[in-house]
Amino acid sequence: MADSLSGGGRSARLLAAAGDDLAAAARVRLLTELTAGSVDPEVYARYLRVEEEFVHTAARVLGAAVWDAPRWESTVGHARSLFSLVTEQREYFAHARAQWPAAADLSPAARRAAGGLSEHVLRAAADHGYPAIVTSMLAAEQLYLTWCTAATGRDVRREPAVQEWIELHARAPFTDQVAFLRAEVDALPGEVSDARLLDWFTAMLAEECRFHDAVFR
Ligand SMILES: Cc1ncc(C[n+]2csc(CCO)c2C)c(N)n1
Repeated sequence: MADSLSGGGRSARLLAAAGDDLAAAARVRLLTELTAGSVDPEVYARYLRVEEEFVHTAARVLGAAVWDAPRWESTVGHARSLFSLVTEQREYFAHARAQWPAAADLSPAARRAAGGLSEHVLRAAADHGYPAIVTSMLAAEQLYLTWCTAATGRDVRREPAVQEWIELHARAPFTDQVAFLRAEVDALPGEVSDARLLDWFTAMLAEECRFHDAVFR
């Protein structure tokens, strides 16, 4: 943990190498509009729908991380993250959908494009196991930490549901979850090369961009 905070480990090298991809993924239209408080209600309704499906995928992937966990501490960390998905995050969707003024009307093309993110991470988990799981999930979580932390620093009026979603990803327990994932990446065995980590990380970010663009289709 100290290493991940001081920035000297593998995850720090990975984040530095992927810095441009991370910045680009945080600048896509949906995240820019959520940050600016200007998102169309129908677009956010579609996002809520596909996002809730992705969070279910993330819960399944964390189940796989528990299965593959190399240490007790790894099991505990993933179980904590999984707990927050099935409690705090699941409740967010139930509440946000109930109060949101627009209906989610998803075209087949939008569904297909958004579904690619889940397909990608489930495939990576099945094919490459624990190292790909923690690296892919770090890409996904670091993206949300980055854009949501930047967004909370801006004095903008947003719909309460949007504001709440942003705040959820700029404070604990989410911030602890990201620090835990960084420590797991730091502890990966040396035979998994930095180049592979960068491939998994940037491939996940590319799918994140397609996912966030899907709600405009
Ligand atoms: C599209 C999309 N990408 C990343 C996140 C960030 N995130 C928050 S909780 C969680 C699962 C636990 O690792 C992840 C990946 C998200 N919510 N939706």
